[in-house]
Amino acid sequence: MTGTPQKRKLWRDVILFDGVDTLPEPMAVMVEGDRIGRVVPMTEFDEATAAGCEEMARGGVMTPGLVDCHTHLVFGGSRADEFEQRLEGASYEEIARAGGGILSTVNATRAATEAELFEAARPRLEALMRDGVTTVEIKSGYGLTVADELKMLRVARRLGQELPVRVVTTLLGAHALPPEFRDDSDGYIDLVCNEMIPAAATEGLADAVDVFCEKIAFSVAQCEQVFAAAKAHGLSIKAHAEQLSNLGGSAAAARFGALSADHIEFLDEAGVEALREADSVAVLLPGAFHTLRETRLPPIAALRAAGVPMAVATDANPGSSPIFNPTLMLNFACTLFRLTPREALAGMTAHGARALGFHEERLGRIEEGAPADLCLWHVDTPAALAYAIQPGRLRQRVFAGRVCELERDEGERRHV
Ligand SMILES: N=CN[C@@H](CCC(=O)O)C(=O)O
Ligand SMILES: [Zn+2]
Repeated sequence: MTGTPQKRKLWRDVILFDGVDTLPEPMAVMVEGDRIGRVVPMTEFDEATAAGCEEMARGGVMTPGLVDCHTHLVFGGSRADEFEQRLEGASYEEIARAGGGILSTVNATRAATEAELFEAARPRLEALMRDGVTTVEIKSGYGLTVADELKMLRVARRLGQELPVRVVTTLLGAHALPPEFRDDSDGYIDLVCNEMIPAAATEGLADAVDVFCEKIAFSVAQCEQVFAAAKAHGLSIKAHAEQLSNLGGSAAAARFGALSADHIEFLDEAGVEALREADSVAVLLPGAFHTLRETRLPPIAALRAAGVPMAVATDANPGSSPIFNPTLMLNFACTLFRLTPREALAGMTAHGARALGFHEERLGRIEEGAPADLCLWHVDTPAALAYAIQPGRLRQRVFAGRVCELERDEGERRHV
């Protein structure tokens, strides 16, 4: 962002969801530079403090900018054919075992140039931004060679440099076993630990490291090796775990102080307790649950009872969740997982930010001193964002204190 001095900005009479709850009375919000300045009830609002402020809007519902803490936005090709195979009865697991699924996206991603991947990912990210996203996590995981994983991460970094959105990058080298290592799973994990993680860390391309801990991917012991390497290089830890079975990947990740365990449909009591002890976030991905027509629900009541923060994300990817609408995920989190609208919204603001390690910065909150990432919506109450499934409700998107033009869909762009 370039540095013309910014006037203080003012929103008045807004109904505020502050990242945790909806406040009981209309509020005034002031922004100074890239931070939230003051947040006061209108009953205490003093016109003198508004002097010199630029008034941005009156009325409406304001939330923190949405945080989509789990996506796979950078990829080549499409998996529409696989969608049809699943409709004809093949399961996600069967398709993966037959060399399709993630590996089919690996082939297309390896064949694509960095520029092609950037051009393909950009409209996907713009779709998220048009629906309120100001922070997004983007994983690699469709390259599975050192060069191709770094290529994906460079594309993710460039998206964050060229678009007004905060991008957090995650190296997901341990996503699937590449064909050239078919009989040498441990050999591939050695490559991830000894070459991929060091290279991504040295080049500053990854903020975190993720794994897919599952029977069709990697064992708990292999994931622990990856966590140890990530830790040794100062990178945060995340895990795709307990999606299709209960291997104990979440508890293993928690033992390494993971920021989050994601999917977790098969998480048991011991896993819930491990996440609680480690202060890790449970990331719920209702888009994948819906697309794969899963039947096993994540243990919402146990997570709630234990006080484990629950985040909600799109998991936007070409296979298990080709979904680029964060507010639709608010609805799915309520209708499919029985979260309250308040919990769903906190899941895509304060808790989503915590799952990316931004808790201390108070990202995803609207309070004095927090980053000024905000959304103003065309709805009557914050809960209505989860209630209705309707595009085009975003009125203003504020990123780092600046009101951004809402990126328009140009129609000509290729979509998934
Ligand atoms: N579960 C593993 N990884 C992705 C799926 C990626 C894909 O199917 O391409 C997920 O989060 O759902
Ligand atoms: Zn994922």
